[in-house]
Formats: sequence, structure tokens, C-alpha cells
Amino acid sequence: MCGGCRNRGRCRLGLGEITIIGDAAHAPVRCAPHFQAGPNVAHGGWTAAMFDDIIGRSLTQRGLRTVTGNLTVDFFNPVPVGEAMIVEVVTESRAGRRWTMQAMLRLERDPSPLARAIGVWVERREGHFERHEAAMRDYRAR
Ligand SMILES: CCCCC/C=C\C/C=C\C/C=C\C/C=C\CCCC(=O)SCCNC(=O)CCNC(=O)[C@H](O)C(C)(C)COP(=O)(O)OP(=O)(O)OC[C@H]1O[C@@H](n2cnc3c(N)ncnc32)[C@H](O)[C@@H]1OP(=O)(O)O
Repeated sequence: MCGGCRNRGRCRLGLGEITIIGDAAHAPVRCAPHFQAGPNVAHGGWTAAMFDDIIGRSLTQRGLRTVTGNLTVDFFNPVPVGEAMIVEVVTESRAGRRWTMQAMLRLERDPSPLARAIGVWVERREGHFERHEAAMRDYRAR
């Protein structure tokens, strides 16, 4: 679970446990009603956040310490609210600290993709978050 929900013990985005199979992964997801945009349709930001979280956590579960460098989402069809869906993640390539990842979202019982994400995750250098904290302390002291 990400830092925002860990203490609550419940993923507010509605994302399930990730299963890792080699360099791929999959997870059950369900868009919570409070992310509704159009009638019974998920907000596009939910779809992007869901992909970001699932891909990022799948890399964490594989023992990689990464941050999202970029993320592009293609929306093929409306994403329903409250419906059981599956996200499937694959590793496209790796170059140094850069991991190019792709993921698809689909209904649980239908193989057609509703949305696709492609993005680059960059392995963090030691002290990544500490450097950020220090930079923010300097900024606030200005
Ligand atoms: C949502 C996921 C939750 C996952 C939580 C999981 C489990 C929780 C358990 C424990 C919790 C503990 C810790 C939690 C840890 C992480 C979770 C949070 C993840 C995030 O919080 S995510 C937030 C959004 N994310 C950012 O906040 C990134 C902001 N950014 C930067 O911090 C820097 O920008 C950085 C680090 C990306 C690079 O900086 P840097 O100085 O280390 O490295 P440098 O610039 O030299 O780049 C090295 C190579 O990456 C290439 N590269 C650089 N930037 C790129 C880009 N944008 N796109 C494509 N490629 C890029 C270069 O081209 C070069 O490639 P090459 O080596 O081939 O030349």
C-alpha cells in the first residue's frame, strides 16, 4: 500500500494484492464510487493513479527502489465504477536505472483493454527522499 493509505489499512483507490510472475505482474482492481466522473464512469485521474500505483508497487515487490519518471495513459473505452477488473503489467525493457513498463486494464471476464499505460520508472539513488526533505527545509527557510 502507498504511504497515503498504509496507516488506514485500506487502499482508497480500490486496488488489490499484486501477484508477481517473473518480470510481469497482475492485480485485481475496482474503481471506488468516489472516483466517479461521468455516470458510473471512472475519472481518468483514477485510471492514471491506479496504473502508477500498481506498476510502482510491482517494482517494489520485485525488490527495485524506483520513482515514476513518466507515465502516458491511453483511454480506449469508459472504465466502469464498482466493477471487478484486472491490471496486467509487463516489463518492456531496462536500460541502466531506467525501466520501461507497460500495463493494461480490462474487465475481469473480458480480454479487451479499457486502458493502457506506458511509462519509465527510474531506480532511486541512495538518499533520494532525504535530499528532497533537505531541499524543502532550505526552501521553507527562505
Ligand atoms: C505510487 C507507488 C507506491 C509504491 C509504494 C510501495 C511500497 C511501499 C513500501 C515502502 C515505502 C517506502 C518507500 C516508498 C518508495 C517509493 C514510493 C513512491 C514513489 C514515488 O514517489 S513516484 C512520485 C513521482 N515521481 C517523482 O517524484 C520523481 C521525481 N524525479 C526525480 O526525483 C528525479 O528526476 C529522478 C530520480 C527520476 C532522476 O534523477 P536522478 O538525479 O536520480 O537521475 P538522473 O537525472 O541522472 O537520471 C537517471 C536516468 O533516468 C533517466 N530519467 C530521469 N528522469 C526521467 C524521466 N522523467 N523520464 C524518463 N527517464 C528519466 C535519465 O535520462 C537517466 O538515464 P540514463 O542513465 O540512461 O542516462
